[in-house]
Amino acid sequence: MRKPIIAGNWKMYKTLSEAKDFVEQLKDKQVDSSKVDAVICAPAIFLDQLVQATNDSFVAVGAQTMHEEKEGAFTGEVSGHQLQDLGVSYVVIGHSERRQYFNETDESVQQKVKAAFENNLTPIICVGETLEQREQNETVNIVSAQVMAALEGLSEENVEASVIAYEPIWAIGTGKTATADDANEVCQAIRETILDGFGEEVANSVRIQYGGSVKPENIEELLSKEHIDGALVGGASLQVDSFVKLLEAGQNA
Ligand SMILES: O=C[C@H](O)COP(=O)(O)O
Repeated sequence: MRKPIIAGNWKMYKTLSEAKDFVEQLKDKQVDSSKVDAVICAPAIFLDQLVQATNDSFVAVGAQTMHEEKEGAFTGEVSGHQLQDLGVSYVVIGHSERRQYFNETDESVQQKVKAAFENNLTPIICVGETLEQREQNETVNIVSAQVMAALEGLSEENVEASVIAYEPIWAIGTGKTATADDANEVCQAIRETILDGFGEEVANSVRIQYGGSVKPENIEELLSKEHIDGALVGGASLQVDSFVKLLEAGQNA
């Protein structure tokens, strides 16, 4: 059985004091880390202090992106090597906002995923289709191609350790959620793509999240589906109470 993974993506929200306050409140909650993996993907400027603040707790810390090179003249960027040095465990790669606003491509996603593993970071690899692509029945083709591009050249062991986040772009921050059945169908297609490329054992082990307007009211149904192993959550991860409800749903799934 795959352990659910609930990751909050804070995007460009919170000040440092708000972030620390959130973590202090969260640490007091009863969450069983043997039943659910809890991750907070915070703005890069907080990562150092959040790693310290979450030390010895059930919460792991993730970054929201990284550069594929170890170091260099890349103004404003942060490398996997630097994230590892801070004690960060996860990194979101290829979020649709990065693809849309920062020109990330399947090729750069592939390089970043490879670099993440070279630095002992677990990538949360985001894939998803636009509304137009969905209306043209292109969802499975688009998403499968994104998955294969991101995983190309990885060892079976690394593919198995990857987390894939299926996030239909039209559902992000809009309040529109894919139905649990639709989301499950695409997650199943992702698993079948991985099965074709890397075999049954890998496909059965890799964890696939759904993301896009996930909240306490809809997470249980999403997690009840066979191929959905967790959630990548934006808005509903910003308040302690709702994030804890999401973690509890993961714990009980
Ligand atoms: O990374 C998270 C996703 O973009 C979903 O964001 P949302 O839960 O606010 O729709």
